Amino acid sequence: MPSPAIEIEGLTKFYGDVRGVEDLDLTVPRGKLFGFLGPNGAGKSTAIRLILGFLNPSAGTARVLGAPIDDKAAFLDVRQHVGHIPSDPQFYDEVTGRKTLDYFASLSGDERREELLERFSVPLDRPVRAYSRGNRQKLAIVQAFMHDPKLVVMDEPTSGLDPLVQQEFYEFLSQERDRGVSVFFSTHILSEVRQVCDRVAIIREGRLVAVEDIDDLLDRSGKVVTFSSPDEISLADFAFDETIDARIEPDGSLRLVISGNYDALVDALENYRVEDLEVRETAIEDVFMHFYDAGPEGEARQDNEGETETQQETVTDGEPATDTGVSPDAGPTNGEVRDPTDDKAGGRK
Ligand SMILES: Nc1ncnc2c1ncn2[C@@H]1O[C@H](COP(=O)(O)OP(=O)(O)OP(=O)(O)O)[C@@H](O)[C@H]1O
Repeated sequence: MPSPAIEIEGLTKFYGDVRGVEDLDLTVPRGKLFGFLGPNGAGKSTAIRLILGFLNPSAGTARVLGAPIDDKAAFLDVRQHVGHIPSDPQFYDEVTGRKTLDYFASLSGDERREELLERFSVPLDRPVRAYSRGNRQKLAIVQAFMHDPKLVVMDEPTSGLDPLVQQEFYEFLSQERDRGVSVFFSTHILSEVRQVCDRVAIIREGRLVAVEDIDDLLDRSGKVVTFSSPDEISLADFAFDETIDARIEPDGSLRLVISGNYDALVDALENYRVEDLEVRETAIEDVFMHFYDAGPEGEARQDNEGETETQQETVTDGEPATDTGVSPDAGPTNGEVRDPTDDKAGGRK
């Protein structure tokens, strides 16, 4: 039985005093589309950069396709089978798209280059400097998949793509999954997770708060009932065991999130004249906001972000927080794994 695509154990990263991620435990199975969801500053990029060996953990470890990230030789070997799209892909501006891909082909291969370019076309003979944000992202997609990797790790891969290309990319990802490719990607687009992912991990303030199959998450999250009446609605009448959330809206209507059976609801409704009644599936946004909002969050989040601004300028923890400029022929140095597309990893501009 092959090892999981990614196994993370107690993975922790502090940037000085600032928590990047703390004590992450996560298994990403093979052949799944796995979403990594969290608000800004939650730790998604940090986790991804740790998994790919661009950052050294403060504690804990991870294995990628069975190779421990701290076993540099084994890890470098396995990286040949991994595709990566960083959060802000950087390429040499003066080099054409074609030459950029030639360079990546020389590192890991490009047996699927043509097929991918047909799907995600870019102006190959123009220098990357002249690329739109979307074309840059498409180039990153082609380079990440063209060597037919077994695992692809992506940091917000759809940013900059127009809605049509986004849909094309979702379809492509599903097809990749169906051919056995493992995909792990971060996002903060809630609908994207619902549309594309089999399973999701939700991270908040550096810690995992949920790891669940999307279908289970939705099942557990119940249905939304909205109900209006000419009578005054009392919340107390709708405090059932099955009630997840209930509130009176400004227009006097009731909004109820309920899971399980509806018997108690039907009984309660008998005491009211019904003006309007609607039952619908919980929007994925509501499901996720539940995880985002749990706890005394607003303040903590702001503090974290505030800290970050100051820290980011000063704390580098011995790792390149800014671009160091890597030439096209520069391979990994000092045994450190680098990805030339990752600006934060010392990639090229
Ligand atoms: N090089 C760095 N130096 C100091 N702090 C950092 C550094 N990189 C990230 N952080 C901090 O670590 C925390 C997690 O950041 P990270 O970029 O991993 O979050 P994210 O979930 O990817 O956010 P976003 O969705 O905004 O990209 C934040 O508080 C961030 O400011």
